[in-house]
Amino acid sequence: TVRIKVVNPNTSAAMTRNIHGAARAVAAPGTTIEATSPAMGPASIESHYDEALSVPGVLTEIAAGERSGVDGYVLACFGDPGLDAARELATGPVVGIAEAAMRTATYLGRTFTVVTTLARTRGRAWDLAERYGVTKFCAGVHDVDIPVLELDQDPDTLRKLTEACASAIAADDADAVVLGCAGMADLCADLTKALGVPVIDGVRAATLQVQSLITMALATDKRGEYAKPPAKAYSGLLSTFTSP
Ligand SMILES: O=C(O)C[C@H]1NC(=O)NC1=O
Repeated sequence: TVRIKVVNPNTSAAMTRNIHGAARAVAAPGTTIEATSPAMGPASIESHYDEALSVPGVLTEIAAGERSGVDGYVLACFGDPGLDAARELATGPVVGIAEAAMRTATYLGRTFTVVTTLARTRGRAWDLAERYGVTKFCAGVHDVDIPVLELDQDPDTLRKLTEACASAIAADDADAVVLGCAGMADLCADLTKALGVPVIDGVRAATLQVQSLITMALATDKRGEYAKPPAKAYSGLLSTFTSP
């Protein structure tokens, strides 16, 4: 059986359930989907500070997955936190939802637009588009101005997000819209119906990307940059970390 571990880098169980549902919905029937949150970390990730503090927990989850024989990983936060470090620890493929969603959008049209949660996280999305070499496809990055943990609290979230996506598509004349938060995963179908353009949820895109890499027997290359980290001591709060 193929085992994919989907890591929600924040510690909010409701989001992990939302994320698990999206991954489970698209994974192959014979694939096991395990969705987890770290025990330590931010309740949500809405700043560089939150993102930095989420990485030790992400790496704890990856290390646990390696010990239990997980075949591949999804990082289910739009900042793709700890992606490169996770690839150093992992034997199998590691795919972040931002990378997967952006790359998926490039198959569907000339340009895509991104709609994220808070305006302050827009720069990060641009940084990731640059990192992934898709800046020329990214026509714009917008926000819905809803905090991450209010997405499933605010009764007007679907209306606000539909409006934000519609205006982003119009402003950018974009062919597709990328959802800039894992917490939007359960709204993808409704948004697709309302908008009439391709709406990409990175949780589904990343899960299927990991599934296909495993199906092709492709895994992270361990000879160079993503080789296991060199042995050394880690002290203080990090003393539970060992060199893998
Ligand atoms: O960066 C964002 O706004 C979204 C990002 N934060 C989070 O806790 N999960 C996410 O996908």
